[in-house]
Amino acid sequence: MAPTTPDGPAPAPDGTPALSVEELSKRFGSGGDAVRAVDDVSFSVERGSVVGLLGPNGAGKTTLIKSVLGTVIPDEGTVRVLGRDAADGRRATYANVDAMLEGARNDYWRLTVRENLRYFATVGGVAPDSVADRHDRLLDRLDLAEKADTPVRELSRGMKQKMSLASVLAGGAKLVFLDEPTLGLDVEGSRTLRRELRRLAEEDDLTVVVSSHDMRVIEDVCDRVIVMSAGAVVADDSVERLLGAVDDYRVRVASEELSPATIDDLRGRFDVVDADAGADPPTVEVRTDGDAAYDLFDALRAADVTLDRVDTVEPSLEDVFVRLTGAGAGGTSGSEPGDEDGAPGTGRRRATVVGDDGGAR
Ligand SMILES: Nc1ncnc2c1ncn2[C@@H]1O[C@H](COP(=O)(O)OP(=O)(O)OP(=O)(O)O)[C@@H](O)[C@H]1O
Repeated sequence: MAPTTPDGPAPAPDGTPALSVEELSKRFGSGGDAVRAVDDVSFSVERGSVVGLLGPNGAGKTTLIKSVLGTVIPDEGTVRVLGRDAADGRRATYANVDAMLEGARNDYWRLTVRENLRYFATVGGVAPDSVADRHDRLLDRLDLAEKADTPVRELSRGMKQKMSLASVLAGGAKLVFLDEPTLGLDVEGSRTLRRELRRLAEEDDLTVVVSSHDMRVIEDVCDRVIVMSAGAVVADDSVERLLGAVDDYRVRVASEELSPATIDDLRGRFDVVDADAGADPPTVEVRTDGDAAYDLFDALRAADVTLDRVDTVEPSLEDVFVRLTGAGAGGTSGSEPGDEDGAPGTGRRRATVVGDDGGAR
């Protein structure tokens, strides 16, 4: 048992992880029909960090989250929240944890925004007056201050979404799980929320575990990503290192002068992964490391092809995810066609290195 003080549990010593999961397993059903939803999972999450939890449908994410929240009782393993074994003191443990599942939370639509925050603070065991400043700050940061005295039912969908997040944070939980936090938000709303999540983690010592199929959310806000597949953790690393592990860089060139014969010739000499001689202008995409890219430019120059456009195509988190889990696009929604900062419909990241004038940059 954790030591207690007259005011309740002693604060966790510095360096204690916000969450520590050890050898956690949960099975549903029995015999041949049994499903190992979570299978011997271990990891810990540092305080003040934002961690992404990814996995295709059925990977075990929800079961894992619910095991931490205490709504699913694991078969084996331990969960510690701020050093406290969840099985030892459920009330004290769960005062520190809260969650928004499936992009929403049951806010009280007849109550105003501020009344909801006060209500959820009370439910979290906190006197609402003692956290009034925190509520003001949350409302400010999430652009809800003007709506503080508006009943929730009168808010737009995006604002209701932000309200859900504010109410999860209203009670002062130190560890929060957010499942699809940007669902229903427009581009600007999603950007605000991503920025504020990072700020809350950095300034308020909040630890966040985010589960989302939107890889931009994960890339933007997470220090680290845990990827689950079939109940097990298949990767646990920083976004940067996960991206670095996928050695799949490509160059895509476009030119009016790219004839079918030239494309055929390139196929014999390079790893051409995509070509469209009928496009306007025609394009060819080559898997390449740095040297092969120069060889490609030399070959095009020798064939008297002036480039209209060159894009480098870098692996995205979506590519990493697909490679690790074998999940197709059905497992994640990824970037939608026409996304502001993704390659159309592929989830890959493109950067233009030669503009329309054909000049090298
Ligand atoms: N109450 C339950 N009874 C029986 N099987 C269950 C139950 N809850 C989950 N499962 C099974 O456990 C496995 C993991 O499910 P879980 O909901 O944890 O996955 P997930 O990663 O959250 O998926 P999604 O992204 O679709 O929400 C699945 O095969 C699911 O069918």
